[in-house]
Amino acid sequence: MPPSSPILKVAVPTPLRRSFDYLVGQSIIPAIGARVRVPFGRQQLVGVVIDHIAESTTPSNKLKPILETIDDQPLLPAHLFKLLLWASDYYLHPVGDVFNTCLPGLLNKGEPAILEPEYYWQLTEEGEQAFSNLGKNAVKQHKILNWALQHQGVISPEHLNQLELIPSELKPLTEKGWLIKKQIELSAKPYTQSNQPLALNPEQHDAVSAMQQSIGQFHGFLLDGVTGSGKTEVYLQLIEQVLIKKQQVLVLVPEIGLTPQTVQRFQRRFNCDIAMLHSGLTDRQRLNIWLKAKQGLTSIVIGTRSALFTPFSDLGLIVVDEEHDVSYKQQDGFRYSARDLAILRARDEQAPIVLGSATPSMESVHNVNQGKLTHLTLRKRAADAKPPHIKVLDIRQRHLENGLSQALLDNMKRHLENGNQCLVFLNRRGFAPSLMCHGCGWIADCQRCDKHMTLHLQQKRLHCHHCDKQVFMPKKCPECGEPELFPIGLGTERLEQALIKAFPNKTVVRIDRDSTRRKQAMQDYVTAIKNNEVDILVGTQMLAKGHHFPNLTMVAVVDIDGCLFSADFRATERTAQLLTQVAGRAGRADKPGEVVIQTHHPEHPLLLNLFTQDYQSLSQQILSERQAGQLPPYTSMALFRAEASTLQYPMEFLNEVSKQLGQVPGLDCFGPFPAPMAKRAGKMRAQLLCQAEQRGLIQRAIKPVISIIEQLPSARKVRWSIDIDPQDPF
Ligand SMILES: Nc1ncnc2c1ncn2[C@@H]1O[C@H](COP(=O)(O)OP(=O)(O)OP(=O)(O)O)[C@@H](O)[C@H]1O
Ligand SMILES: [Zn+2]
Repeated sequence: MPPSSPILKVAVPTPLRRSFDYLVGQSIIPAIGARVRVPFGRQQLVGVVIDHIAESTTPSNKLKPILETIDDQPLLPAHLFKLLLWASDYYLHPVGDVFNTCLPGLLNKGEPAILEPEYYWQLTEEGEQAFSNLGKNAVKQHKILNWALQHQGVISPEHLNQLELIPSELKPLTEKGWLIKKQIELSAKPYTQSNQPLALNPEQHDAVSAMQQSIGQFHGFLLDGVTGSGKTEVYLQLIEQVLIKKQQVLVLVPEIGLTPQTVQRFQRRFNCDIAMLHSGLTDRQRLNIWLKAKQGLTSIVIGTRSALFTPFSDLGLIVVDEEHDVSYKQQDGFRYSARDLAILRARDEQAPIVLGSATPSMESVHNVNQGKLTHLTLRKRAADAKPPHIKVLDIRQRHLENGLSQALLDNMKRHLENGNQCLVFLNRRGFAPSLMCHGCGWIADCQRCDKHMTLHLQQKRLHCHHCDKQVFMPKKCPECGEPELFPIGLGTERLEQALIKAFPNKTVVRIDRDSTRRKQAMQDYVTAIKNNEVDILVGTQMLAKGHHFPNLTMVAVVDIDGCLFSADFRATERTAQLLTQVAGRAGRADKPGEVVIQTHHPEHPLLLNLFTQDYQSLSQQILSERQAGQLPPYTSMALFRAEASTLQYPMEFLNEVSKQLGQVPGLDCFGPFPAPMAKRAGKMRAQLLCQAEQRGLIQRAIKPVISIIEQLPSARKVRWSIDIDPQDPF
């Protein structure tokens, strides 16, 4: 420890890849890991002390004292603090921004890390009586009291979110004595029992026992279980063992809004404190969950990517569900992979980690091959469900009406006549991917992107899915004035209309990002589907993920051909995952399932391999191709991206970056090239790809020159970023 007053190395939220040194000044010496308020230029910023040092490289007359010590102890548990520093180093991302991304918003603003009391509202007898006498106009009061009646007389803070109310709106009812406001006790609610665990089948049983052995120590598992094999039940029973040992559990899921069922299953199973981190929370609720987990008051935290940064007092297990999902990689700012960091976190905290999927990523399969993860398999569907029958439907020369062949419609008809549900899958929302003029051939392009605009007929708008620009649908061609404009191609909206026409007596719902914008919308659709109020589901990949609809017996894949031919080396993996997942929605209960895939390329090796063998053999094949092509996971990649108003600036900048990286043995730089989609949101984009056979070499090559790169004059003319282990070629 340096003498009495050390110099503080502080992570300040700036775009620079460095920390800044400060003097302690009049404050008490902040601990490493505590937040401090510091002067920065003309601003005052909140930073985190990352080290105490004896001497600074900054001249002493330039060093300024901090303004305030905010925390009297380290904010983060030591493991998590170390993980963030490591991640800043590995992803070559500014350390201040790493903290800023990972901490709850209120802590970044300098709010004290103190739990605020939370309240719930209890319905009184008067309230119950008042409910039956409410007048017609008391719509809001009716909604509130009705909710309480349906939830054992309780309105919790989460309920308020769902009701889209703020606490002050309940005040009139508490004043009338219809509700009583009570403080939620902040004590750990210890785990006492689980409700109705299922009897595991032999494969599930083996998986749980293998993993149970590792509680209390680090071990990585890949739970590779076909769709509907009951992976969730395996997680639940393993989690129970961890809860019995009084440890905490972190569950990462791809998109929480899409999987309300999974969340409810957790809540029904365990009578302990379960926190859900989702986008609908207020900043205060988010902070409270964070603090409760840190203090051990919460037993299970379920959340998306960023939930990985929740502190725990005693973390006993990490589950990464659907580990192959691309949403685990953040695509802007701090571009981390939550799955990869989760493995490191588990190692640091001496906890087992389970990566679960029916379609594991090539990275995880490779880790199994290398002995870094233990492979556990569930080959059979749970209970009595059989794997679905898959039919590749050759549509060459066949007449298509709105993208649908008669053979496909006949197939659907058979299932619908038996009272079952069909899912029609198309990964493109909107009515049609473009709009064309019949007079001159003009196409509605986005002015700001190298892409067509998608027609959304319901809203009578053209919408660019890349930059979000929206304009009214033109009444006539802007080039030649011709009034006849016609949609080209197929989107979910158009498919929905076509299916309503083809099956006029059936109920069709469309599920995509547009139709589920309203809060609760997804939940309402799921309930309707489960209650058999829906016959045909049309939708995008939102429907492919994790859903369990017992009455769904047929899945139709309408247009997959575009995915079979792509320049991205990950396209085969992604398409195989998507097809396997969507096919896996069919026949999950006692009725057999059928999958029909329309294609113009029935001989395509991906389709042949995927359905004559299985995902497991296909993944080994994909891996040997990657190895032969010297591609990840056999090599590491980093992608420099840059953009500006003209292509010249990003190209100049990236050329200099390439020169700076020079001749590092083992490191190859490709480019710079214009990005696959060169123009986006009005910016011209270019990229430089770096590849190395050895892990870590990229960091070793870039780190020594990063501050030179940051200070290049050409860097000032562009917006640029580094993406380590990029997942997205654009
Ligand atoms: N041991 C069991 N006995 C009876 N039913 C089971 C058993 N295990 C799971 N199930 C049931 O099987 C169904 C499918 O399970 P689950 O949703 O967990 O599968 P999954 O592997 O997560 O599927 P996917 O990867 O396709 O989302 C659920 O309805 C679940 O309740
Ligand atoms: Zn655009």
